[in-house]
Order: sequence, then C-alpha cells, then structure tokens
Amino acid sequence: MAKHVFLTGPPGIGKTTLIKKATEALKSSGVPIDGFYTEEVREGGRRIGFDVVTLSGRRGTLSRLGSDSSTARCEYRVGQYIVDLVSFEHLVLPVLRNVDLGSDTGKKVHVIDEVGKMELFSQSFIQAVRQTLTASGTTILGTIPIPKGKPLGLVEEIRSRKDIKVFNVTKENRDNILQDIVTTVQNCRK
Ligand SMILES: Nc1ncnc2c1ncn2[C@@H]1O[C@H](COP(=O)(O)OP(=O)(O)OP(=O)(O)O)[C@@H](O)[C@H]1O
Repeated sequence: MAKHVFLTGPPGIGKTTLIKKATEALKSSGVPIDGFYTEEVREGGRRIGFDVVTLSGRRGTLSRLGSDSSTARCEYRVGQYIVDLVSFEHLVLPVLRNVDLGSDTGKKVHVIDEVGKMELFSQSFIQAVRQTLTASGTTILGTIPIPKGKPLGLVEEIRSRKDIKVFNVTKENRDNILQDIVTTVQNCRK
C-alpha cells in the first residue's frame, strides 16, 4: 500500500492549486498537516521569482531574477533565477523536523511542494526529505517535476519507490482528481 502521494505534471498545470485544496480538505477533516508550498512572485505582470510559504503562513524567498553578471557568477541558479538557499533552508528545514512524531489519530501529513531543481541545491533539504520518506509517523503529499533534461537524483529515487502513489496532473483531469488525492492521502495514514 502507498505511504506517500506525489503530484507531477508540466509547469503551471495546477499542482500547487491542487495541493492547497487537498490541504484545506484534509485540515477540515482533522488531519494534522504541516509543510510548505512554492508560489510565483509577480511584479508588474512579470515573474520575478518564487517564494516559499509554510502552512502556518510564514513566507520567505526561494529565488529571484538575477542581473546578467550576478547570475553568471552564481553557483545556485536555475535559468535566470538565483536561489536564496539560506532563506529557503531557514523556512523549510524546521517544518521537516520531528517527522517521526505521528499523532494518536494517524500519521501526520507533510506537504512538500516541491522537490525540484531549485530546492535540490540544498543538501540539508535532500537529507530531510529522505528522512521524511522513511519516517514511520509521516505521509508526504508532495510534488515532483516531470522528467526533463538531466535527471534529478532525489526525484528519480522518489519515482522508483514502491511505497508512493503518483498522480499525473493534466488539463483534462485537474478539475476532477481532488477527491481521489484526498482519499489516497487518508488511506496512506492508516
Ligand atoms: N483547475 C484549474 N483551472 C484553471 N486554472 C487553473 C487550475 N489550476 C490552476 N490554475 C491556474 O494555473 C496557474 C498555475 O497554477 P499552479 O501554480 O497551481 O501550477 P503548478 O503546476 O503548481 O505550477 P509550477 O509548476 O510553476 O509550480 C495559476 O494561475 C492557477 O490559478
């Protein structure tokens, strides 16, 4: 039986939107849930980067557009974006601690949106996700990108696990898979 649930699909297809809706549904049925999602940041109609937002409402920078010269020099960049590792780790790592502490009413759910190129610059994050995958008191509701370009180690590792259920989000199914996702997460907690 599956222990963790991951959504995948092309950029902008609606993974985060589904994660947010599933989080609300799980919360309102009393499921203990924590974690983070990533959100686009726009200024004057232009995407300038991404923020990390925790379920408890804290917000921090994941990445921002860099100038040509600063981007070229930076080790932690994806396309035009420079990743703020310090800010990312500061916000996200505490949320992924104490993953073994389930509750009396079943496993705690950890939202990890997403395990992607930007996030994987952080070795501490990689370690924390691995711990969460193997922790007994936790179910992950996460997102992973569709394979494109150079394979991402941890993403491949997740895909090859026998204890995960992957939902492929498409334009055709994104308006009718919410309940299936929520039910699968609830079954993972048993
Ligand atoms: N079911 C839907 N119907 C119409 N628009 C949607 C739907 N789901 C999401 N959107 C819109 O599509 C855009 C991208 O959604 P979202 O951020 O959830 O996608 P994503 O797959 O998480 O993107 P990314 O890969 O960049 O993280 C948003 O503007 C959102 O409002």
